[in-house]
Amino acid sequence: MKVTIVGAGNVGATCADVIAYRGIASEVVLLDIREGFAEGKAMDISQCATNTGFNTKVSGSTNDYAKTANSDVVVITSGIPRKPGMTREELIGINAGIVKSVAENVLAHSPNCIVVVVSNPMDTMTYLALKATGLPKNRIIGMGGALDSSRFRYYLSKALDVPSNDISAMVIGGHGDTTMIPLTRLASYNGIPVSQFASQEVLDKVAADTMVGGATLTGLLGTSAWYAPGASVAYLVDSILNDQKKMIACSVFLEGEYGQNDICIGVPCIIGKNGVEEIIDINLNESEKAAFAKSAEAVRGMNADLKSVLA
Ligand SMILES: NC(=O)c1ccc[n+]([C@@H]2O[C@H](COP(=O)([O-])OP(=O)(O)OC[C@H]3O[C@@H](n4cnc5c(N)ncnc54)[C@H](O)[C@@H]3O)[C@@H](O)[C@H]2O)c1
Ligand SMILES: O=C(O)C[C@H](O)C(=O)O
Repeated sequence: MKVTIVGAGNVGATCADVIAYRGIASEVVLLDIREGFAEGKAMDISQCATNTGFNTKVSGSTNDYAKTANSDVVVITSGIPRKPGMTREELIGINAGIVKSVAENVLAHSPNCIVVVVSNPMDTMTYLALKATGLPKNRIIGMGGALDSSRFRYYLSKALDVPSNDISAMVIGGHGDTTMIPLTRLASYNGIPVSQFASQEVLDKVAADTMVGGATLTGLLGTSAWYAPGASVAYLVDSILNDQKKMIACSVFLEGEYGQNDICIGVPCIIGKNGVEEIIDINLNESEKAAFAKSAEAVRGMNADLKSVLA
């Protein structure tokens, strides 16, 4: 199975590294516009093979899309990341043009691929990729919820002082500092509601920390995070390539689910070899429904800025 990752920067290269290390795909191609950069990252990752024991073939390409031909999955991480103090939404001006042209280029060489969009603002970039390419909705998946849910589990694990892997929890809604919806009511510690182990005040702080999880890391690192984002993309790609049918919160095109239409936003999905195999329309309570509607309104407002790019 072949995976192309466009953008060999922090997230793209980390994703390639995790995919190779875990043997998720037999071949990974990294592509970047920066001369020699993707080749260098691919060579460095490939030189881990003997010491970590993987057999995935990793290669790099400077903007030569012929090398990406016949990929099963294409991940788009190309574009600029935010700096401390910025929102993801501020990246739209530069990233929209990049994502549109990259999506068109990859599909010209891999017409049957499933596209995973990572570049920010991710929900709007996913919507743009879908509208610009006309791909069926099951083949365009925005990655954000997998990462936000892993951060939610991290903050819950800290609050409860238990391992992250014993926590089950999901974040839906937009992938933005104010649009994420950590579903605290449904979060559990080995099946037991987390409310049995922490006060509402503590759980509210966990949710708030989760929502600004990316901004916190950007403040600490001077650019946005990459280890957990790269691993989250690899987790999603694994479910596609190996038809695992995992339930993962992803930004996908809605047609009536959650009362929304004509929008890409994070909801629980079954992810398998056909990409989005099913959208799980869970029963939200009234306040969760209101939060989802508000989140969708914000994402829709951002999508309106795409008019000139899509014209
Ligand atoms: N959805 C998420 O959960 C999530 C998580 C982390 C980062 N991101 C986003 O992913 C993007 C990448 O982040 P990063 O930290 O890897 O940034 P980075 O700057 O390290 O890497 C981006 C790479 O894209 C390349 N690039 C730019 N234009 C290109 C083009 N037209 N074709 C090919 N390559 C091109 C750059 O040369 C660079 O190497 C950002 O927009 C960031 O906000 C999203
Ligand atoms: O925070 C960012 O800007 C990058 C990414 O969306 C993240 O959540 O880490």
